[in-house]
Amino acid sequence: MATTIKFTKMQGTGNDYIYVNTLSSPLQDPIKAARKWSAYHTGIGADGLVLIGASEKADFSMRIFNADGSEAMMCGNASRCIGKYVYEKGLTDKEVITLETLSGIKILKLHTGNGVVKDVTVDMGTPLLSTPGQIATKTGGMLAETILADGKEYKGTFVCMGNPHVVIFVDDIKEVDLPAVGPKLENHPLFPERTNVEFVEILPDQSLRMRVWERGSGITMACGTGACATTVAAVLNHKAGRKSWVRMDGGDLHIHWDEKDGHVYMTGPAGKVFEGEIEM
Ligand SMILES: N[C@H](CCC[C@H](N)C(=O)O)C(=O)O
Repeated sequence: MATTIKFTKMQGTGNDYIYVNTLSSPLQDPIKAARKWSAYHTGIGADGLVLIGASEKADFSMRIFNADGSEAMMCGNASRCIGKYVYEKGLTDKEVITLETLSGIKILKLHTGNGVVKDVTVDMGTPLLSTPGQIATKTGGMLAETILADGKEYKGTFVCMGNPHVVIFVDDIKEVDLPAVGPKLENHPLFPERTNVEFVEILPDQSLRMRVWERGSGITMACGTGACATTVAAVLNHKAGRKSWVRMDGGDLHIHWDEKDGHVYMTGPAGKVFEGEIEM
């Protein structure tokens, strides 16, 4: 017997996910749904699936599944979209809400006007660092200063924002063949749990132009945790300050790695695309 599931398609700087409110539409097999619904020609089309749920420790909970069905620990762009969803659906009237994720509880500050959430600031917590030569924790992977992939050498900085990122600075981002090199780095033996991959060019105005190959989803228009990792790596490599604009294909995010509390704060928009129903 097929079940009809209500969903909302939302995007944060172009990073688009299918959102299901499991409080009203429980979903039995999110891995199968993520794979089936993320497909652009036979499904809804998205970078993955996000489940909004209840929590005993926070106001709401989030689970995120990439387009290949793998579950990630955290999603920056989706956390902003959830803030917009729960406020505008009347599930809360609070403008500071807590969100339970697999990488801990995140605090969201909703910037509202006339009952609509325009921007959201998320406290993304403290990054887990491995600068070149150190042991990367979480994944247990070792980040060598230079990563050899496809016969080329890449100098990467590993930053974990709840999920793993390797950040590579280049002189000209237009020269990066992301479809070719992205999957090779995502699946490199250095990263036993695979990794998200960010290439970054420092622009003349000191903003950070970033393109991303996401673990489990491929090229996306933007990555919130990736933008945080990019800013942290830029500070570690003395290439930018602690407050940066990260400019991605789908839009810009403001990232602040606070020296006082060590937390990374991400501010940016969230948008609803459409609502629909689909049979599972
Ligand atoms: N797009 C998300 C990150 C998804 C991470 C996922 N690709 C993984 O870590 O496996 C973001 O805005 O932070």
